[in-house]
Amino acid sequence: MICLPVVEDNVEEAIKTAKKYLEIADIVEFRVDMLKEVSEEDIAEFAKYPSIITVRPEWEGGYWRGSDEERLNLIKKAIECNAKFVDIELREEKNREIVKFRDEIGSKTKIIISYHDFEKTPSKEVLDDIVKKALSIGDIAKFATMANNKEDVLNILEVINKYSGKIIGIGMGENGKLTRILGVYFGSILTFASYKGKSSAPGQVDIETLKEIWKLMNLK
Ligand SMILES: O=C1C[C@@](O)(C(=O)O)C[C@@H](O)[C@@H]1O
Repeated sequence: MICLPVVEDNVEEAIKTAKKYLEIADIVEFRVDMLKEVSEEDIAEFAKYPSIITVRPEWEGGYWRGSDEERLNLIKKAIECNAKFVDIELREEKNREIVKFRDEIGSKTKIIISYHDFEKTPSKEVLDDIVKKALSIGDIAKFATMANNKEDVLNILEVINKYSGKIIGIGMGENGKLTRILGVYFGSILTFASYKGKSSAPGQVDIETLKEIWKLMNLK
C-alpha cells in the first residue's frame, strides 16, 4: 500500500488534495497538525476517506500547537467516526486510554502506535523492543528513524520482516530510501511517498517513481 501525506494548511485544500491523491494512492494521511485551524466536524469529514488521521505533537517532530486535551479529543473524534487508522505516539502517556476508548465504543479504527527518531536508527535490539512495546498497546507498530548507513537499512528491513503484517517500518533520509522501496516487500503494511515534491518527511520517494521501481522489480 502507498500512502500520500496531505500537508495542506487548510481543510478545504486538504480535502481537495486528498481526493486527487486517492486517484493514485491507496490511502492518504491527514497531517492534522499542519492545519492552521481544525474542528471535530473537519475530522468527521476526513474520516470518510481511506486515511490515517495524525495529529503530531511538536515533541515528536510535528506541528501541533494546541493543547494535549484538544489533540486527543480530535483523535477520539476520528475513532468515533471509524477512521481507517489513527496514529498515536508510543511516547503519548495516554495512548492506552485511547485504545481503551476505541474498544469501549466498538470503533473499527485501527490504532497505529508510532515512534520517531529524526537523528538516528537505534540498534536492532532496541528497535525490536520499541515494536514489541507498540504492539502491546495498539494494533500496528510504526517506526520512522533516520537511516545513517547500510547497517541501519539492514536492521530496519530485518525488524520489518520479523513483524511482517503488523508493522510500518521506515528509514528516513537519503540512506533510508531503500527501506521505502523494499519495506512493503518485507512486510511493512504501507510506505509513505511524496507527490511532485510535496512530502512530510526526509527521503520520501515520489509516488510515480516508486510505482515504476515496483513494476520493474515485480514488487506490486
Ligand atoms: O510517521 C510517519 C512517517 C513519516 O515520518 C515518513 O518518514 O514517511 C511521514 C509522516 O507523515 C508519518 O506520520
